[in-house]
Amino acid sequence: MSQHTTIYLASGSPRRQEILTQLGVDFIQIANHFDETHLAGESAKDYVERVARGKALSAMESSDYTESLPVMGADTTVVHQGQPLGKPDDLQHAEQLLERLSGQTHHVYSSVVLAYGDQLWQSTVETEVTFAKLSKTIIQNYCRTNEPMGKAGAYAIQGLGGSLVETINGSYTNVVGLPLFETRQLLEQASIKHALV
Ligand SMILES: Cc1cn([C@H]2C[C@H](O)[C@@H](COP(=O)(O)OP(=O)(O)OP(=O)(O)O)O2)c(=O)[nH]c1=O
Repeated sequence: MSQHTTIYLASGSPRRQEILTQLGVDFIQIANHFDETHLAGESAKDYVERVARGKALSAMESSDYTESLPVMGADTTVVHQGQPLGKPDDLQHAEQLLERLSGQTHHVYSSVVLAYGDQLWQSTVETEVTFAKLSKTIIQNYCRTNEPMGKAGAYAIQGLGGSLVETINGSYTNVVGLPLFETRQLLEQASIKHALV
């Protein structure tokens, strides 16, 4: 693969954009409209990997893909007792998700994909997160900030949600949505080295 200074980022997530900026990678944001419905019987790992691939590949087929550049897509899901917990539908759902995570250990999976031509590189990372026991008042006050909306598992570790977390084991940026170390490795594997600082 020849070298490129710029990639497409098939993500509307501001967190992913920030992490990619942190890596010194130039990118053009491109929309993805991939259906993120979880398939019955699909493992959490298979799910994030399929959706991350789908986001990158569907963006590649869209009319916004006008330059022949690599496309990055990513997906994050929170998994509790084997069940993927996606983004909350509304504040009531956010409260239910946080009640479920209260005092419990869960896992966060993020998968990142780089696609170019018929080549595809993919890395999936798992982080263990343990929540403090949360009172109903803490959950309600947190949900009132609106921060849980748009976040897998209804919390943002990079925001006020970080104060709900007792311990984490593994990559922090993986929880935020794009594992910094593994994304750098992926870019290196794909020989886009000169786009890195
Ligand atoms: C657990 C957790 C998730 N999140 C976010 C990361 C992701 O943006 C989101 C999970 O949803 P995703 O479907 O992975 O991503 P997205 O819909 O926000 O963006 P796009 O598909 O356009 O790339 O949850 C945090 O910001 N902080 C956290 O602590």
